Amino acid sequence: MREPFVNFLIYVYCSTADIVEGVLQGRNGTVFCYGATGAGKTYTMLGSTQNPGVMVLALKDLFAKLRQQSREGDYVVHLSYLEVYNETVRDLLSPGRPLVLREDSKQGTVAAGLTHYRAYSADEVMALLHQGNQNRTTEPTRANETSSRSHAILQVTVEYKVQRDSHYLRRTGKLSLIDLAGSERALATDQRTIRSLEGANINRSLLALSSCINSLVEGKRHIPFRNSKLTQLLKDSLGGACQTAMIANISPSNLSFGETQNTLHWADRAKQIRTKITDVNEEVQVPESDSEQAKLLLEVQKENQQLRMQIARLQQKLLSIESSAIMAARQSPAAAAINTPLCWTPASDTKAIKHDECRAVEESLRKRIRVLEKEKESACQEMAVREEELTSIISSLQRGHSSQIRNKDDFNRMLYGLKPKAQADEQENGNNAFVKRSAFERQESSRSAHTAAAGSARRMTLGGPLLSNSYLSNAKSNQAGVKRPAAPSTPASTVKTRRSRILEAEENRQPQMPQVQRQNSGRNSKIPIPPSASTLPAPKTPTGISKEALKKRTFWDITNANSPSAPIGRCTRSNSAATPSMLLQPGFLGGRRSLLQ
Ligand SMILES: Nc1ncnc2c1ncn2[C@@H]1O[C@H](COP(=O)(O)OP(=O)(O)OP(=O)(O)O)[C@@H](O)[C@H]1O
Repeated sequence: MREPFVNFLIYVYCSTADIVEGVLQGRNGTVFCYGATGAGKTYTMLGSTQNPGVMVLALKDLFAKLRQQSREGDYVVHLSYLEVYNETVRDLLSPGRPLVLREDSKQGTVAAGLTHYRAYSADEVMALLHQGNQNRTTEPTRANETSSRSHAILQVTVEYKVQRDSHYLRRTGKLSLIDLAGSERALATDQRTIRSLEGANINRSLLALSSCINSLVEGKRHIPFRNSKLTQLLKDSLGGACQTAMIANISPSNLSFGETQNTLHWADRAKQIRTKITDVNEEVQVPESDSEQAKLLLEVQKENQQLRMQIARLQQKLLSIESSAIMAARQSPAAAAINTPLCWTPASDTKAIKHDECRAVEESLRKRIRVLEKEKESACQEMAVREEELTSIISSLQRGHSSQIRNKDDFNRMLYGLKPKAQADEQENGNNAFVKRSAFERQESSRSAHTAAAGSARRMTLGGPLLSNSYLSNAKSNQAGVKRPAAPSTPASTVKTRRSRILEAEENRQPQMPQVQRQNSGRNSKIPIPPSASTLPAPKTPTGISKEALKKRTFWDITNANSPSAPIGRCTRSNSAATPSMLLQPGFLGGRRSLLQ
């Protein structure tokens, strides 16, 4: 493959530069390449003479920064280079017997007996790296002529002194640069025994790495680091207090489609791993002379006091936040939902407090928004249902109202001896005259039957004089089974206006009022005969209402409860229940009941 003119590995190194900076701050960092065989992992890590790889660039950068930051070049860099081949750990800088992995409480997993070389410059490191690569196991396969058959781990430990105020700090950081062996299919490499065994071991260790990534992403308590030597060595890098970058190498060939997909899948999974970075590896450097030690002690005590004051201030601030949260909770339940988590925020760390506060507020706001949206939806649905119900009620009321008005109108017309409006209209139009007359007769006969059955008092109070003698006699004859001749039709031009008829009725009614009062006493009495003026007993009614007051009554007073003649003119509820009255006339009661009540 031809090498590119521009070293693209410089861009790849950008992912590692931050980790190198972290190592100088006293943290641990890991960079590893993952991908199929022949995808360019070793090239990415080592590069070539013209195009140095990530390992070379990182070490150069590290030394350059160390020189800048450390005091008077007081730094120590140790280097170790090992490989994991067929599940055995081997030292690449001083090859020999396989190494045993041990757990150390301070350093984590360490390979017992591994050589740590001290390096003073980047060039020296390059030389050691080249030496180690010479010892690394590589074999030609069908996929790659210089295929790495092992996982190579370069560990650089940095210790240096930095000055803070008047005292010195010793910082320690560890950088691990790992070139993994490529995942491979048996057919893609070789069928030979040793190569297939190597391939099986490589795949097994990579599978163990995948299951560790899975467990870390899923947040399981047990992470199977012990399943392979590789995962044992990467324990700190994957799950510990460490900054880790994974470089996914993929081949542009379409033959490597499956491997490319697999690599991208694991890279995506590894991206989701979240580790907790603890405090940096930093210690105070104790001076040798007594006076300097005393000075350092005073400074440390002063710093302690300042830190205590800072803690007290933070606790006070936390208390005020809690009290305001409680106040807000008392004022509104929504605010309570938002502020309650603040009450339980631990006071240990300022940053953690702020972060937790923000998260709690955001979470509670989201919850509140969801609840409000649900409430809004249900309220809208209820409103829609209620609107439908009200619309149907309004339409039914409108229908009832119009029919009542029509009935009332018809009744008024009949009181004046006119035909119902519908019939009159039809007659005017000259359509179906016979049918209309029959209907009128039927209505009139039923009405006269009711009238005859009603008490005389009621008849009179409901405007006895308004009912003409002929109308009443017709009613009587109808009750006896005698058919009354059809009422003559009135031409529209000769129909009197309502006002003039009311006035006429009033004039006719006035002299008969005393007679009306006398007739009130009896029930089912016959139709009253109008008395002469001389036979009138007294100008006052039995109920004590003056004649003048009665004179003022019009037809419309029969429905007016506030009229002075209401006790006489109104049909009381008890009466109406006992006796059929004018109020029971068709089309009357329905329209008047509500008014009378
Ligand atoms: N970006 C590149 N530019 C030029 N040559 C490259 C590049 N990447 C890879 N190569 C060449 O491709 C070949 C295979 O690359 P390399 O050995 O790095 O693959 P690998 O992923 O490490 O394979 P394995 O897992 O088998 O060790 C090498 O000869 C290498 O020089």
